Amino acid sequence: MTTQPQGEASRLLSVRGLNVYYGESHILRNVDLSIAPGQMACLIGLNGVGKTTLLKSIIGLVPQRSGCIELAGSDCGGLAPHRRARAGIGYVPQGREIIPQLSVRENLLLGLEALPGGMGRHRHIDPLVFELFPVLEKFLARRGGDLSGGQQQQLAIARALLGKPRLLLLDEPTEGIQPSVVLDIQRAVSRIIRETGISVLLVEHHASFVRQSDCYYAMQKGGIVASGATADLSSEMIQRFLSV
Ligand SMILES: Nc1ncnc2c1ncn2[C@@H]1O[C@H](COP(=O)(O)OP(=O)(O)OP(=O)(O)O)[C@@H](O)[C@H]1O
Repeated sequence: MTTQPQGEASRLLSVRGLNVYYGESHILRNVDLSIAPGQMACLIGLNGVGKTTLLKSIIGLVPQRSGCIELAGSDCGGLAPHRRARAGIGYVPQGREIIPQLSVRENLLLGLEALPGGMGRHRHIDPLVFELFPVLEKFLARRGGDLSGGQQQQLAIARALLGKPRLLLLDEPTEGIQPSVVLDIQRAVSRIIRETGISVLLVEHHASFVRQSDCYYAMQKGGIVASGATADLSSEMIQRFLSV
């Protein structure tokens, strides 16, 4: 564990000089990115530029070749994914990864594994997730695999929240989901940030959801090529970096 240099102490997540390879393919190139507590950052870029790889590197599913990933000033780059989850990083993967044979309730309980002591010590489902996503309470006994895509996405976000993360990584949460549920998810993410104060790093193709973020990072060919306040993100930039 190392401590961040002065001036970066207010950052919840700080990624510096990150390089990641798949075999000999250089995928992430000197990526720098940071997120303040309670802030929502959005990662935009066309298909295949490395957005998912960056989220997987932050949670530890893909090893880094060089660079630094710090959560609240502590270097977590050498930790296994489950240790990063316990350190406060929640991850909602692209495709949701709900366990289809388990019930909604059992899928939710899996999220408690990220708390100290894990599921052995914790069995309580925070009612906030049912306030955010009422459909989950209604379908608690239903098999995860029998939910619609939008309901599975809500379940995946709720499961990650039950681990009480300080940082939530969301990889294309509205992909392939009907428009009414897209709005439900957008509203829920706003409320999560407002009520829990956690930070969010979102990969997203819906411009309206991108507009909800405080700041953006635009990726091209594995590198960050532009960043700033989302309020300053022009329609031309949206056109260039979102496949809309
Ligand atoms: N397991 C893997 N092995 C080898 N190459 C991979 C692997 N996963 C992804 N890649 C390659 O790494 C590059 C970045 O992929 P990544 O999925 O991170 O992009 P992305 O920006 O998230 O794209 P999308 O928007 O389509 O999800 C792509 O060229 C992809 O083909």
